[in-house]
Amino acid sequence: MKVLAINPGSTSTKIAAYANETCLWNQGIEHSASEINAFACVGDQYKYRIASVLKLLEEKGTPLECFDGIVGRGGLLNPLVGGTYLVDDDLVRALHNAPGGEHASNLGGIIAYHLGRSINVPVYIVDPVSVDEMEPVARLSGLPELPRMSQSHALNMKAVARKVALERGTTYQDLNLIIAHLGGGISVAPHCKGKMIDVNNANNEGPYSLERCGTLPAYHLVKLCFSGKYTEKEVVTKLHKEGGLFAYLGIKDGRIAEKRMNEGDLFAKLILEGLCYQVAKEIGAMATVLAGEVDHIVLTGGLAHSEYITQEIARRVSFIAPVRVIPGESEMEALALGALRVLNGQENALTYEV
Ligand SMILES: Nc1ncnc2c1ncn2[C@@H]1O[C@H](COP(=O)(O)OP(=O)(O)OP(=O)(O)O)[C@@H](O)[C@H]1O
Ligand SMILES: CCCC(=O)O
Repeated sequence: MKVLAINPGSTSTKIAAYANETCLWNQGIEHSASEINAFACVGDQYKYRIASVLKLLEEKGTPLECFDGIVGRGGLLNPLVGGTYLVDDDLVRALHNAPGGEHASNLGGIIAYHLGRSINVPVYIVDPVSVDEMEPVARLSGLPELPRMSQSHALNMKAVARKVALERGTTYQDLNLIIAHLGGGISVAPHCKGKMIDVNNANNEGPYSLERCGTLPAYHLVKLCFSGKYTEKEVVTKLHKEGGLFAYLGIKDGRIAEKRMNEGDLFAKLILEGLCYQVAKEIGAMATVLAGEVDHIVLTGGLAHSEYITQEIARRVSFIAPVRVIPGESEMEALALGALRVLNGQENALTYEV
């Protein structure tokens, strides 16, 4: 079986071709800011991105017609359980309408749908950002009109969970894990017997990350919003793109922060330590969700390449459970394997309820 996987980010589209579990090639297409900014909304970019995918396939000498299925990253849909979803007309409409907000990942299913329809093969999305398997008690925030929402790096976390299970000769459904995805955004989630029963919303809760602010003191945030200094859009950008490490150090790259720390910059050290401290604290909180029954803590994402960061977190949480580090992310593989599980009949595709 051959599968084409498509993962759109804000400035790039990652494409990979798989023959069963084997990756034939995996390549990113960079989109310039001027090209992307020419579109009024994210959904409008799909024809432009389809053209770049077709161009890459031609360069690779891989005809679109060779694929048995196409899979895209799924985005900010209504809350839904994890799994592989068949992309039908309703789902494409939902991705265009962006019920959970605009996000480049909304384009994954849309691009895949149009390509799949042109060659008459099934199209899927896998474990979208809005996977929501939270228990009712986890949704309470303290204000009924502001329920907590599950928005996370579900795709990579669930792929990593399956990897750890395989290593242990067991299944995802038999383990209790706490997985921390440490990247541009940070998700920390307790996975209880195959379900992600809580998670900090990686867009606006939990630890600060390279560019996001995480949980903020609510009263002070209200004061900032009404200070007259910022528009709503500016505040949202501040929280989502200009918070965290960037707000303190003016950089979004963990490697540069660590280099500064190693050169004696004590402020850079404090900010990096703060990130690790907050991640460790969130892991501790999630251990209580599992009532302390934790088989493994797993650290993944780009920042898990850093020995300083993983050791600093492990130092504080290894009393809870053994810590396993799986650096980087395997989103392309996770997409391909999710589609293959359905194409090979190991799982049934789910249908998105509008
Ligand atoms: N050895 C390293 N030490 C410290 N930081 C590193 C190292 N290697 C990569 N990183 C950091 O990891 C970041 C990329 O992480 P990742 O690829 O998970 O993020 P992303 O895809 O941009 O965002 P997200 O994970 O939220 O989707 C880089 O910006 C870099 O700062
Ligand atoms: C909401 C977190 C998902 C992402 O940033 O990719």
